[in-house]
Parts: sequence; C-alpha cells; structure tokens
Amino acid sequence: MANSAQAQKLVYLVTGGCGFLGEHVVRMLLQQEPRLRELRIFDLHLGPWLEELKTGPVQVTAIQGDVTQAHEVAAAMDGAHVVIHIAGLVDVFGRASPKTIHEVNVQGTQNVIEACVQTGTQFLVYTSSMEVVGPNIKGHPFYRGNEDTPYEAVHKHPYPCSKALAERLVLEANGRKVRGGLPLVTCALRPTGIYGEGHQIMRDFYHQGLRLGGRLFRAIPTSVEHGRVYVGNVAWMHVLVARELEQWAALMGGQVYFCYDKSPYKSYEDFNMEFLGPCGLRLVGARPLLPYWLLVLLATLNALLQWLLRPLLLYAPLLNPYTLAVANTTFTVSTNKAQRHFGYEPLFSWEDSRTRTIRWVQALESSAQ
Ligand SMILES: NC(=O)c1ccc[n+]([C@@H]2O[C@H](COP(=O)([O-])OP(=O)(O)OC[C@H]3O[C@@H](n4cnc5c(N)ncnc54)[C@H](O)[C@@H]3O)[C@@H](O)[C@H]2O)c1
Ligand SMILES: C[C@@H](CO)CCC[C@@H](C)[C@H]1CC[C@H]2[C@@H]3[C@H](O)C=C4C[C@@H](O)CC[C@]4(C)[C@H]3CC[C@]12C
Repeated sequence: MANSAQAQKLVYLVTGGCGFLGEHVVRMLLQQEPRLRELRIFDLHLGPWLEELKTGPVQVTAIQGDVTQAHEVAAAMDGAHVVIHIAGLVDVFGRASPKTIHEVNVQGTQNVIEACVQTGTQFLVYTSSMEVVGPNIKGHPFYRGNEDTPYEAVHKHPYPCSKALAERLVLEANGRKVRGGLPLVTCALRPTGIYGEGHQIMRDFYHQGLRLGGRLFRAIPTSVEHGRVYVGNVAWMHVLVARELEQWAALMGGQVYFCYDKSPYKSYEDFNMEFLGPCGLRLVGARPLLPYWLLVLLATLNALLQWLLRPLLLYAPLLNPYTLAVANTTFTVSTNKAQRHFGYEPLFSWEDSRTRTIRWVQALESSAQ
C-alpha cells in the first residue's frame, strides 16, 4: 500500500483505453494503483461502460480524441505523470490502408512522445507486440525465445512494420529531456497473442464454429506452437511497469519486455479449443484437413479477391497469406526478464485465465440466444 504522502497524487493517461486490452488496463489501474488521483482515458471511440467508473474515488476523465492529431494528444496529456500508450490500429486482415496503419501506429506514437516532451510527462509505457520480432517473412521458428534471442526480424506487412518503427521511436526517446528538464523514461511491452474476455478474434472463431454446426476444421499442425498470454496478466504487467518505472529508471528505461504467463504452449487452434471446447465446439481432424499448398492457394485467392473487390466492398477474411504464415510458424517465448527487472509474477493462474475466458464465451452464447 502507498503511504499517505504518496496516496492519490498521480495522474495517468491511457490511450486506446476503450479497446480490448485498454479496458482491462483501465480496470486494473483502478483496482491496483492506490496512488491514482485521476485516470484519463483517451480513445477515438469511447465505451458506454466508462460511465460506471465515474462514481468511484478516482477521477475518471474520458477524452474522445485521435492520436494522429498532435494537438489533441498534447491537450489530453497536460499535467499527466504517466502515459500508457496502447492505442493502435490492429489490422492484419487488410481492412485499413498501409498509410492509415502507419499514421495511427507510427505518427500517433511520435505525437505521444512529443507531447511528453512538451507537457513534462516523464514516464511512457508503450504497448508493442511480439510481431516486432516475428514471425519473420522467412518463416523461421522462434522457439521459447527471450528478449536477447538472436532472430532475423524482417517485416513486409504494414502492421508489424508499423509496430517495429513505433517501438524504435519509443526506445530512442528514452532519456530525452521533457519540460522542466527531467529525462523521459520509456519502455515497451511485447505481448504475444492476447486472449481473454473481449477478444474479437476468439468471438469470430466461436461464431464461425456455431455456423458450421459446432465444428471447426484443423488447418495448422499441432506441432506449431503459438505464444499466447492472458489479457489480465498483460494488463497487470502494464500497471506494474508504470508503477516501477520511476524507482528503476536506470534499469528499465529503454528496455523491452515480452508479456508472458503460465498459459500452455500449443498451436493457435488447439489453444483456442481450451475455451471453445467447453462451450460445445469440436476441432475436426488430428492433422490438418487440407495440405499446406492448398491453404496457401486459398489464402492467395482471398488476397486476390480482396484486391479485386476493393472498389465495391471490403472483403477481409481471417485467412490471408500473412495470417496463415503467422499461424503456421512457431513463435513462443520463455523469459523471466520482467520478474528480474520489476518483480512481475502473473496475477492470474492458467486455471483462472481459462475459467474467466470460458465464462465469457459462454455468456456470448447466452446473449446470442
Ligand atoms: N490483441 C493482441 O493480440 C495484441 C498483441 C500484441 C500487441 N497488441 C497491441 O496492443 C494494443 C491494443 O490492442 P487491442 O487488441 O486492444 O486492439 P483494439 O483494437 O481492441 O484497441 C485499440 C484501441 O485503440 C483505439 N484507437 C485506434 N485508433 C486510434 C486513434 N487514431 N486515436 C485514438 N485511439 C485509437 C481504438 O478505438 C481501440 O479502442 C495495440 O497497440 C496492439 O498493437 C495487441
Ligand atoms: C489459418 C487459420 C485457420 O484456422 C487460422 C488463422 C489465425 C489467425 C487469424 C491468427 C493466428 C495468429 C494471430 C496473431 C497473433 O496471435 C499475434 C498477433 C500480434 C498482435 O500484435 C496483433 C494480432 C496478431 C497479429 C494475431 C492476429 C490473428 C492471427 C494472425
């Protein structure tokens, strides 16, 4: 607990606070950060659930704004001590143009950094992604690697390119002088594939399974491991980093941390079945039902159709050459850097994470009836 001198004096700003991860971070901060005086939530789209938070002891300020607009970011940040920059355009399906992805993820992050300098906000936590490292376009496996594991990070897709550029900007900004003369302290968190309550892609797979008569069809070999981490633990890591950054600035400033917990190593599809199975879905096939070359062909056809139909409508299926490559390349992390640097231990066990996620999927089922 904070002592009384520390109590309720800090102002935090969370960008993207109304998204999947952002909402968990906002709720976690309100539960776990006793020094909070004001929590500002900055997002392009504000959620109605914010209203219920406004009755608590912490002042919750909702700010509708766009990270690509430097003046809006700077105005929101004035007087904040810490910024947790989560806002981003998460698009690997070709819904947004590469230019828009760059503007939001790279220019938006540059605007946040400049606003820190301009307003004197000294601590910046950035939500990066495992995709900053890989899987790379060559399909090299990253097997239980850590932050120092050598890996050839080569990107072509706009989303990982934008996250890699933005992460670099954040790390290079560490040590810049902010208004008042103190050094900016930054660090980046790299979640693997996040799952949990509110995960849109899990929702999509669940509905797809229901449409297919309670079945999903295996496309990826069981041997391909895909790193996953529970949203509550990712949120907890953000809260801890933000809290410890001041005390451990010399150690943590300019560092990157993978987000990890005790979630098991499995293929993307087998992992999803941990939740979808207890909700009545079945994964058909002990091995992929289609040969890989046929999946590549289907994914390429989808990309071609997307391009042809673009003037008429947006065709953005889950399967495209990029998502197939990511799902089909082993990428898992095994590290304790966050534990060593700022004492992180997962707040939710695997059993808790699983139960919470299953309950959420079950609630989707009953709300759909
Ligand atoms: N979901 C994952 O598996 C995953 C994994 C690793 C990293 N990440 C990163 O975590 C962050 C959050 O991802 P998420 O899954 O919660 O996505 P999300 O789409 O649910 O949330 C992103 C939020 O950012 C907001 N936003 C988008 N453009 C904005 C703009 N121009 N100005 C202000 N707000 C804007 C959106 O309205 C949304 O609320 C992203 O930066 C993403 O790159 C996500
Ligand atoms: C081939 C299909 C047969 O069922 C399965 C396709 C699954 C894909 C849609 C997803 C497989 C891996 C996912 C990505 C991964 O978990 C990590 C990510 C990093 C994050 O920063 C953004 C989301 C994502 C790119 C995530 C997106 C969906 C997958 C490609």
